[in-house]
Amino acid sequence: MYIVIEGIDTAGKSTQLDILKQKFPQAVFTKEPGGTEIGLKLRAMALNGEAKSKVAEMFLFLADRAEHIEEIIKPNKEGIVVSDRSVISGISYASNLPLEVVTSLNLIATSNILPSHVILLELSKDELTKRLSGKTNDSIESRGIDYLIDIQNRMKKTVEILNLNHIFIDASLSIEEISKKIEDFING
Ligand SMILES: Nc1ncnc2c1ncn2[C@@H]1O[C@H](COP(=O)(O)OP(=O)(O)OP(=O)(O)O)[C@@H](O)[C@H]1O
Ligand SMILES: Cc1cn([C@H]2C[C@H](O)[C@@H](COP(=O)(O)O)O2)c(=O)[nH]c1=O
Repeated sequence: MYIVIEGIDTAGKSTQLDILKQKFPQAVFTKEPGGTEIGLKLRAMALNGEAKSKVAEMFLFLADRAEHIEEIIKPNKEGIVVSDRSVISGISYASNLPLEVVTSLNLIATSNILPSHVILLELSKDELTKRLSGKTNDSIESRGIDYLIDIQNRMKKTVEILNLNHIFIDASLSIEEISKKIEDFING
């Protein structure tokens, strides 16, 4: 089982992952970018805003993804592996390029391995504005509310185009309500 939790910045992914860690102690928990040793270096490069080219930035995330699939997902997917972000973020955040082009590149990076379960936490514009104002924003978050809402729309489209088994959850529900929905989805 390859479960991914997705959503734009501040959607509540880490909050729900902390709860899942208690509920599924036998699972392997991982993340993109930065789930491997090389990935930590690629994450730092991608998020410090140093790359002038959006294409260069996308290739940093793709390199992280390829290594993550090889080192973490392939060896663990017969058990339960839960990842904070995935190919869905990869396709959606690279919004300077057409969806079909970025999808092809991402499928090369993942060796065509796709998640078996996608949990997408969906934020309203108002709730996103409130949550982003409560934290220091990194180079990607600083691109603003409209950029992130557009990414969220691309995420939903990507899940549908790839025909992935999924649940979309209103991220403004209570932490407990969201957690119950996630548990029910995983348990089928
Ligand atoms: N259901 C919820 N209702 C209200 N606030 C929430 C809820 N879930 C999380 N939060 C709050 O929203 C903020 C962002 O949550 P969290 O760090 O879990 O998001 P994230 O998706 O992991 O963010 P990022 O992608 O930026 O790392 C935190 O302050 C958290 O306490
Ligand atoms: C996988 C991936 C991520 N991003 C962006 C999304 C976030 O702004 C950061 C990661 O930060 P987090 O605290 O770990 O959520 O990177 C991206 O632009 N492209 C990607 O492929």
